[in-house]
Parts: sequence; structure tokens; C-alpha cells
Amino acid sequence: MEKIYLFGASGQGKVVKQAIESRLSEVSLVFIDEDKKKEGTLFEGVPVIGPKAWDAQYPMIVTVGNNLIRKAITKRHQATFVKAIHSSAIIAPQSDIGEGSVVMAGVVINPGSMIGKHCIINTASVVEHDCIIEDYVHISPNSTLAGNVKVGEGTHLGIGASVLPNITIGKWAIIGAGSVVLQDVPDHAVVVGVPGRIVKYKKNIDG
Ligand SMILES: CC(=O)SCCNC(=O)CCNC(=O)[C@H](O)C(C)(C)COP(=O)(O)OP(=O)(O)OC[C@H]1O[C@@H](n2cnc3c(N)ncnc32)[C@H](O)[C@@H]1OP(=O)(O)O
Repeated sequence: MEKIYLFGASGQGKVVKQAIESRLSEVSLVFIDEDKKKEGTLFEGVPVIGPKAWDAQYPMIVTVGNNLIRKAITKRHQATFVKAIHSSAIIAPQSDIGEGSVVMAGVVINPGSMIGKHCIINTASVVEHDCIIEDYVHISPNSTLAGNVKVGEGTHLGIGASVLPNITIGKWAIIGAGSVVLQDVPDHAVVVGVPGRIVKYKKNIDG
């Protein structure tokens, strides 16, 4: 039976579990968590082990919602990372999804779009044609990227955000929930509202 480690016994973990189980009925899942209180317990009916107890011969997905923390965990582990795609997602064959990325229920990814590594393409979001999404990006539920949008590494689009065609969003930026992006967004900017305006820049520019 196929075995997959899910690093992060939390909300993100349970949604990724559901995505995997929508495709594989015969799969053995094990959560890894750094919280010692969770070690040895069951989460969603799945055993939780500590970060030192995993066996590197089996693949892993990092199921942590925070983009910076997810990146740090992937860098700390010499694992084979796999992707998880919910069976209800519609993925164009002429698109690409990188290792460790997860695609939740009801997502549409259209032709020519490239999704990087360890991204979260969350419930019912739409990535239109020819978009480029770099590593560690989170596209939250119900967000929509129009055609030919670029999103830089580590950027988070909040729930229900919309991005007009041909826009470039920089690295480690945040687009607030419900915002509409009409103009290019620089690295580390926090953009909110309709139309989207920069309200500040993130201090933690690492990543
Ligand atoms: C399955 C899941 O749960 S996926 C997770 C999805 N998560 C999200 O969608 C969260 C998205 N986060 C947001 O929208 C946040 O409000 C952020 C990140 C944009 C801003 O958060 P903070 O950095 O804490 O900033 P803060 O709350 O101080 O807001 C700054 C200003 O922007 C305004 N603002 C914040 N968010 C928004 C928004 N989404 N739309 C419009 N204005 C907003 C605030 O009212 C505030 O205005 P003020 O200075 O006039 O009072």
C-alpha cells in the first residue's frame, strides 16, 4: 500500500488528506508534527509521529498553511515530495504542477499555466490560462487569476481575491481577502481593497 507523510497535523493537513483520499482508496497516511503534545495521538483517525521518526523512503507533503514556515520545513528535510490533487479539480493537460503542491476540491487550472513547488491552490480557486505561479504561493479559496498573471515566490492571495489579466505580483506579497488587483504589485507589498492599494510592506522579507 502507498504510504505518504503529511507534515503538519492541522486544518491544512485534513484538507490535503481529503484530497489524497478522493483519488486513492488504498493509501496509508501518517502525520508528522513538531508539537510534542500531538505525538502518539490520532489526528483525523491518522497516527501522528514526531519529526525525527519519519522514514525517508516514503514521500512527504508539507501541510502547513504559512508559506514561510512551509518553505523552512521543506528545506530541513531531504524528502521526496509528492503533489496531491483532489479528484474534482479540473487541470488542463497543457499545464504543470510542481512537487509538493496541493490542489483542492473544485479548482480549475487552465492550459499553459505553471504551478511551482509546494504551492497551495485552495478550494474552488481559478488559475486561468498561461499563469506562472512560483514556489510556496498560496492561492486561497475562491480566488481568481485571469490569464497571463505571474505570482512570485511565497505570495499569499487571500480568500476571494481577483487579479486582472497580465498582472505581475512580486515575491512574498499579500493580497487581502476580497481585493481586486488592477496593477503590478512589488515584492513584499500588502495590497487590500477594491481597487487594490498598497497599505504597507511586510517586515519579514526573508524567504
Ligand atoms: C482555508 C483558509 O482559511 S485559507 C486562509 C485565507 N486567509 C485569508 O484570506 C486572510 C487574508 N488576510 C487579510 O485579508 C488581512 O486582513 C491582511 C493580511 C490583508 C492584512 O492583515 P494585517 O497585516 O493584520 O493588517 P490590518 O488588519 O492592520 O489591516 C491594515 C488595513 O487594511 C485594511 N484591510 C485589511 N484587510 C483588508 C481586506 N481584505 N480588504 C480591505 N481592507 C482590508 C484594514 O481595515 C486596515 O485599514 P486601516 O489602516 O484603515 O484601519
